[in-house]
Amino acid sequence: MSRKKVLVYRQLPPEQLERIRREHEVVEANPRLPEQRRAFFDALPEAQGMIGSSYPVDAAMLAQAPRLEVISSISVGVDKFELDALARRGIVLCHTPGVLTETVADLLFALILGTSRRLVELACHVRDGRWTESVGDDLFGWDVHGKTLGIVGYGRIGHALARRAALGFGMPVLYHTRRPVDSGLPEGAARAAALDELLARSDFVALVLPLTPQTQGLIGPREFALMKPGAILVNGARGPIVQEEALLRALDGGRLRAAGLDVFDVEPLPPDSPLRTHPKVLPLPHVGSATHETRLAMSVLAVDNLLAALGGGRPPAVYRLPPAAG
Ligand SMILES: NC(=O)C1=CN([C@@H]2O[C@H](COP(=O)(O)OP(=O)(O)OC[C@H]3O[C@@H](n4cnc5c(N)ncnc54)[C@H](OP(=O)(O)O)[C@@H]3O)[C@@H](O)[C@H]2O)C=CC1
Ligand SMILES: O=CC(=O)O
Repeated sequence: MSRKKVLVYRQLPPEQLERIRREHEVVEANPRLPEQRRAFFDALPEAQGMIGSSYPVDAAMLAQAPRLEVISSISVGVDKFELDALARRGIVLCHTPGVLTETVADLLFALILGTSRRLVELACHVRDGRWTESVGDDLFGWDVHGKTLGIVGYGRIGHALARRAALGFGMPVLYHTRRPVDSGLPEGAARAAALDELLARSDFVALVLPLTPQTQGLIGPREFALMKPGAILVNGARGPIVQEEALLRALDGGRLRAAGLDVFDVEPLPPDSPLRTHPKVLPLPHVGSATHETRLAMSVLAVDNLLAALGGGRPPAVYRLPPAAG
């Protein structure tokens, strides 16, 4: 088999990089690093495969890569890719579903617990030396068990989050998708709901759906107004699904008790973003899948995808658009 040209645009574990090198020529260049940007764009004209994540790939970039056959994204979300442009060129897009599901659900549940039990605030209370007597009700949290969790987007991660909530914490679950889907839980533990009903009835609203033209700005002033006073929002999906200005107003106006955010409109979060230091926000640096085990599993799957596609085989995880919702 002929050796092809592969552009690696995010750091891979050495043994995964080595797997690619054994079969193909590799250029490593991360376009986010100013010192490597030039090398990235210089490599595009010859690249037949690309592997990486978190960098926008649009029609203009693809025009510079006329030989490209496959892009292997080290992520499950594919919102960084101009999907129409890839389809027009017949470029195969692979991603990493499944291997990160449980890890991301763990983190979303950590945000539910962290916001409601005020874990960061209380840890700072101890660290700052303010724990001089038993805490009073100004620092009490709110129960999680028994509260209603609304999950917007009920795919792999949504199901995994619902299992934790319903089976571990006795939380009634409401979920919302465009197409009917089974709850995967014992009878009565969860039910599907329209978005407005879910927002109105949930104590916690967790977002776990892809960023698409339909979901951009999905949660705005109207949706916050529908939410229960004192509800908590957890965004583990993508920042632009929530209108940040409206989120700030909902936090400042008291509609929301707190927000646990792993994702933002602009990442990394700009230093002047009010969300960075907002007392009601538990902000995380997009770490849903960031454990040693899961990031390794994602790299392995992404390399499997790349090598299979370049070798003319069937990659284990090709991204396919879901059928249009009825
Ligand atoms: N914070 C982090 O680090 C991570 C974030 N993510 C994010 O989580 C997302 C979900 O991942 P995963 O569970 O594996 O994906 P899945 O494809 O398994 O699930 C996506 C769900 O969203 C639903 N959905 C899609 N569009 C809409 C819509 N317009 N309205 C309501 N529901 C919708 C889908 O159902 P239907 O199509 O029927 O509507 C499906 O239930 C990823 O796309 C990514 O953005 C993923 C991993 C890590
Ligand atoms: O946000 C992470 C992903 O895998 O998608």
